[in-house]
Amino acid sequence: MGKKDKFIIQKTDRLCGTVEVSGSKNAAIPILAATLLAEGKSTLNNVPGLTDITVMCEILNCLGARVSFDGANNVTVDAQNLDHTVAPYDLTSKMRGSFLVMGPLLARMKKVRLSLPGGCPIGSRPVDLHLKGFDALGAEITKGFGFVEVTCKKLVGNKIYLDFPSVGATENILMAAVAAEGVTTIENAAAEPEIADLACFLTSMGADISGAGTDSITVHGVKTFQPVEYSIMPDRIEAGSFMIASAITNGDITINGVIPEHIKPLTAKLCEIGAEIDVNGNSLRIRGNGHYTATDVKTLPFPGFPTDMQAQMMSLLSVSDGTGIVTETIFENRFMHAQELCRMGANIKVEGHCAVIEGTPELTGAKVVASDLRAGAALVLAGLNAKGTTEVLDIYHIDRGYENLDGKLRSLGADIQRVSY
Ligand SMILES: CC(=O)N[C@H]1[C@@H](OP(=O)(O)OP(=O)(O)OC[C@H]2O[C@@H](n3ccc(=O)[nH]c3=O)[C@H](O)[C@@H]2O)O[C@H](CO)[C@@H](O)[C@@H]1O
Ligand SMILES: C=C(OP(=O)(O)O)C(=O)O
Repeated sequence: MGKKDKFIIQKTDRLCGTVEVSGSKNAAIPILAATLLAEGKSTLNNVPGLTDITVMCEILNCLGARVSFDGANNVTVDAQNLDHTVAPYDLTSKMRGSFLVMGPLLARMKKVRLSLPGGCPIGSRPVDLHLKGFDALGAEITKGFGFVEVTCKKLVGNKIYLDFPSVGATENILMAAVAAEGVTTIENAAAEPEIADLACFLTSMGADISGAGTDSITVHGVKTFQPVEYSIMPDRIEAGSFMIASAITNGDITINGVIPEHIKPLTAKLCEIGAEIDVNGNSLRIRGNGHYTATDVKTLPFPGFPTDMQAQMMSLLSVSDGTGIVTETIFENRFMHAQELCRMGANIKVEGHCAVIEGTPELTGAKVVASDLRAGAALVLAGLNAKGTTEVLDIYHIDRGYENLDGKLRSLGADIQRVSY
């Protein structure tokens, strides 16, 4: 995997077979951060092999933890001795999720200094709600020179209401609140499954949390945390991306390692437009029929339709019959894939938070650029449908969040090659 890799994709008529979902990137990142709470060695299983995970492990190493990845999806973090409270800009600037070390470091070291995350290709993404939460727990916040320093003598539980159910703010505040004196409530909390997985990990370490996975979380602070072994939940966005891969190629794919509750918003939409889906325990079979009726999609916090599936869904709507409207309510700039899809023959007009997609019978291959992780996935999916050859450049974005995407697609019959340029 290199910074200068691209995918070369030929049209695939029908993807068939079985694919295993990897562990969730968005659950693994906060859980890796949470290992910092316990003095000792925690082991995480089912950790996806992704560049974002490598960066997070490097950050933990810089803080004094000793991290080892066995190359088979198991990571050990020995956080016995932490000797730094500052994470280097070179690493934190690579990944927004790095800001999630703030909560556990504040809880354990009473002091943390991180670079303020800048904007990113999908939006401005401020961290004001994270900081408001720490402030409510009694921390002192100082900003300057591109950094934010958060310190406390001790953390004290409080009632926190989030103006928006931010996933990252809920996770960061939760990881500090578990060690605060007394009771913390987080109202209007994010209810994404990754938060429930983090809470489950924290609880196994000794934390006392109720309500995680709903919009109201209650935490009774505890003094100590023990290191544990824990298996990361499956990646619902990877599962969803393979569902679209099957639908867009008129395929027949069985996806193993799915938690059906987590992907309900997508399952509902795909059934509505004409895909056939059978759920059997943690396995899901999706059959495409080549004809989909366009629909409208609005991204919302869980259990609404996930913003992380919006771009991939747009690829499918591009080849559906009729007109669909996609409304993006979570990030203000998450339509960069639309122009690239148009270069492949899609008919999409973007106006503010809405994209109007008029279906076209077939896309055509082109050279396109992945502007971010899910935009990249959407272009790969479109490439599977497009006549001729599609080249997707800047696939380092895709490597942030999909483990061996090309290998998994090849195992289902896709003609996709990774080439360095
Ligand atoms: C590593 C990880 O888990 N990333 C996910 C996480 O990102 P992330 O945790 O960054 O997303 P948030 O839920 O925090 O962001 C949602 C919205 O809230 C805004 N906001 C957020 C925090 C804040 O302090 N102030 C503020 O205004 C953001 O700019 C954005 O418009 O949830 C997103 C929404 O489901 C997903 O797309 C990302 O894949
Ligand atoms: C936006 C995403 O991730 P991040 O928050 O790490 O940028 C994503 O996974 O689609």
